[in-house]
Amino acid sequence: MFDRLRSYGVVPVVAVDSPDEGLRLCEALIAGGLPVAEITFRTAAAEATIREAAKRFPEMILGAGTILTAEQMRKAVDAGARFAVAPGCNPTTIAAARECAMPFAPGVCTPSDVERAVEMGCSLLKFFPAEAAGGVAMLKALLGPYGHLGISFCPTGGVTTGNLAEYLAIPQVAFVGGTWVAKKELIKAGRWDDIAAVAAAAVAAAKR
Ligand SMILES: O=C[C@H](O)COP(=O)(O)O
Ligand SMILES: CC(=O)C(=O)O
Repeated sequence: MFDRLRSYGVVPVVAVDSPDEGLRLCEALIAGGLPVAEITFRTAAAEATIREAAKRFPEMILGAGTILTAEQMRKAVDAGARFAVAPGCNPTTIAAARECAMPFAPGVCTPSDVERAVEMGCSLLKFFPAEAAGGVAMLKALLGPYGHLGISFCPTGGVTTGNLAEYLAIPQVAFVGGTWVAKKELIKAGRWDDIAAVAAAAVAAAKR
């Protein structure tokens, strides 16, 4: 699963207020050549949106984001999410992902986070909040002691079309994520063509 995300290089992170909004957004992302979305459990609509979108767009790779509890992990699996991510490194959600056989990237931003995640068997780690935590320089510093462990990272937080190539140039970066592809203002204004254009630009910038 994560290999397919690596081939796109970019995962749009989205919060939607209704399944209808989520379906329109998925159409826009598909039109932009980026059939990938991380639907965050920051809104009550996440579970239903993943369920509906998985049925309507089987070609899309739909994941669940902001997974903070074991219950959310189970709901994400049940709704048809094919991967899950979280902002933090939480033993409870890591164990829940293992029980459900859900590909899961917990969030890390310190050496201790990395060691805890690796000890719990995780091999793809979300580097969050990437830019605020020191960006490419911080990630390279973390790769000093941990680069030989066979782990990969997905930087998220402050990533844009303008800086994503710097992250993707690091071999251990599988893909980047962020909300910039589908900004809330554009979603609320129904500017689906504009979102498709941002997605297309992101895909083009992520080619490697
Ligand atoms: O998971 C997501 C973060 O909220 C993304 O951060 P961003 O809004 O800087 O892209
Ligand atoms: C930040 C992040 O990865 C999430 O909300 O899942």
